[in-house]
Amino acid sequence: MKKDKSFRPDRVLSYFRVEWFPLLLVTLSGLVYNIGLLAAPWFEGRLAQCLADILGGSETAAQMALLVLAYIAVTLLVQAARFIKRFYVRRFANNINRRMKGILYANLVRQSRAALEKEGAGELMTKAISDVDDCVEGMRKFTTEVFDTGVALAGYAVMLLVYDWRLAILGLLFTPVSYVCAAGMKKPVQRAGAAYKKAAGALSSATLDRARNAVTYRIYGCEEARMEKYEEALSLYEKTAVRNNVWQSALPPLYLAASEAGTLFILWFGAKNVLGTGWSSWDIAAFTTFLSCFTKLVVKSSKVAKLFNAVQKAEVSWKRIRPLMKTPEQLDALQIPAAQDVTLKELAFSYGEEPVFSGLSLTAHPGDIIGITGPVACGKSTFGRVFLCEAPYQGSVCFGGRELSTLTPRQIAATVGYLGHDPELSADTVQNNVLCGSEQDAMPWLAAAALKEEVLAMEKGTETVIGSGGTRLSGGQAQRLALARTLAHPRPVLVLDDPFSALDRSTEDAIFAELQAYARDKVVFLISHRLYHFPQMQQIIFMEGGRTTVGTHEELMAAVPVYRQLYESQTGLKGGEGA
Ligand SMILES: Nc1ncnc2c1ncn2[C@@H]1O[C@H](COP(=O)(O)OP(=O)(O)OP(=O)(O)O)[C@@H](O)[C@H]1O
Repeated sequence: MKKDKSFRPDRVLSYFRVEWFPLLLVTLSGLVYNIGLLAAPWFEGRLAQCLADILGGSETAAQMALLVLAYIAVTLLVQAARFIKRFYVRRFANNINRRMKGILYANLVRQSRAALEKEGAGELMTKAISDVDDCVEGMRKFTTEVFDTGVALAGYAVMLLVYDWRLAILGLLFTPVSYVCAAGMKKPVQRAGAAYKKAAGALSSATLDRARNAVTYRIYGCEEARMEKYEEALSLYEKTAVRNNVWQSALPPLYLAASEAGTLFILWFGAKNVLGTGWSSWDIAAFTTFLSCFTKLVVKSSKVAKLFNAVQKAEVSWKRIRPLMKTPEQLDALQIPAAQDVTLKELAFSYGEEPVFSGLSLTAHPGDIIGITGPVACGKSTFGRVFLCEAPYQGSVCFGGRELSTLTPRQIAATVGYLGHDPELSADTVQNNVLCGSEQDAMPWLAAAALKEEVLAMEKGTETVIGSGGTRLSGGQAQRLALARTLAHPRPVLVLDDPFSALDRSTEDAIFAELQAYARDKVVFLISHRLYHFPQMQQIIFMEGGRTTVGTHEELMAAVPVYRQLYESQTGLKGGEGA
């Protein structure tokens, strides 16, 4: 995609402007095609007249053959122009589709995790695929009809006016009426389209949910309940789709019928013209040409009514995607800062009224590993996500002298390495999952995550494809692969949320030893339910009931009975034995 500073992704006209070249060719070939179309009624009239003359004995078959040959030659030329026009209209539509999808995807993937989750996968997919397609289809139709049908309509109208201007005006009175009707129906058509899109998004979400969790729903016997939910989404989809289709397809034939009412005048007054008692004096050729021209004009003009529908549909989709159509932020190369102290002061976080935790203060130096533990749902993961700054926190988190929340998303990405519960693996090779496209050697990072031997045993080593979301891997392998990816992209602050939950003790020991070496120039926050290695950490944060206690392992063993009990029950050691 070429860069163009004046291009505005949120303006439809901008897309037309950048595609000026295919549009120019569409216009030129459209002009030739549509002016050429006028030849058809003219030739039809001449042929009818020639036949009458042959029967009357004033013309020969040779004259008819000449006319037919000329008709075929003109038709070939017109069809060649039509081919060029169609080719460039398709090209114009494809270029815009690619450009729009590029912009939409770039902005979609840079939305915050919370915004993406709120919208849901089904809605996102509907926007990213079908809404863009509908917008482009509307633009394609508009281009074809305005640059193409508009010219033909004008040509036919001029021809009718030349033959008999009074009859032309009378016959054409009905066409604007059908346009006014189409414009008047805009609101209900758009409403039906918007409802259909919403239902399509909900159905996609329900389908994804059922496919993703099919086994769980079967095992726990909730298939029936899910089925009902799915059926609800399906019925709503069907209902809105039918309603939308009715609005979309029932109206154009009505517009056509309204326009065709003018034929009655042409038959009546046209016959008078031929008989010499009308407004003009016509022969058979003039009558046939006029009628053929009028029919073609009406059919063409019904396409304009269809165009209203397509444009209205495109408007619905455009409204949905427009907030995402902005120039994607230009991403500079990541500037990874040097390690510095991390200072928390009176840190608190709340999703609603009540804080999940509060009053958390500590200073961590490069080389420190800080352990975070506590009972389930006490706020450990919430604490970890504070470093991503996706939602505002209270108090302060400083990296060196700078408040984390004042950094740009790009600066935060360069400062904080984060590994959450979900390994977020892609359906790609082991190599690409670790190094995300880089050609460097992935083995040192796989070794640091205690995964090297298992990868070497795979049929294609680091080139083994791990399946969608890592389905070919065990839970522990997936967890370690995600850890290898996090380690391969070093940052001065590292947040690891329960990275050992699916590992056995000896694997955990091996990884922790690697982590200690790795963390020499970093601050690591390690969230875990397993306390075996907590005596080797510089500080511990114990969270419970919204309160936080900070200290060394020994201090917490002395001061927090719950922590002491947890540690002793897991290790079988008493007091500070493990330290
Ligand atoms: N996005 C959210 N919106 C509202 N409440 C949330 C959200 N995420 C978590 N919570 C709530 O915050 C509390 C702490 O959740 P969190 O995931 O931080 O706990 P945790 O200590 O990591 O739990 P676990 O040990 O089970 O992993 C829980 O009560 C949870 O329901």
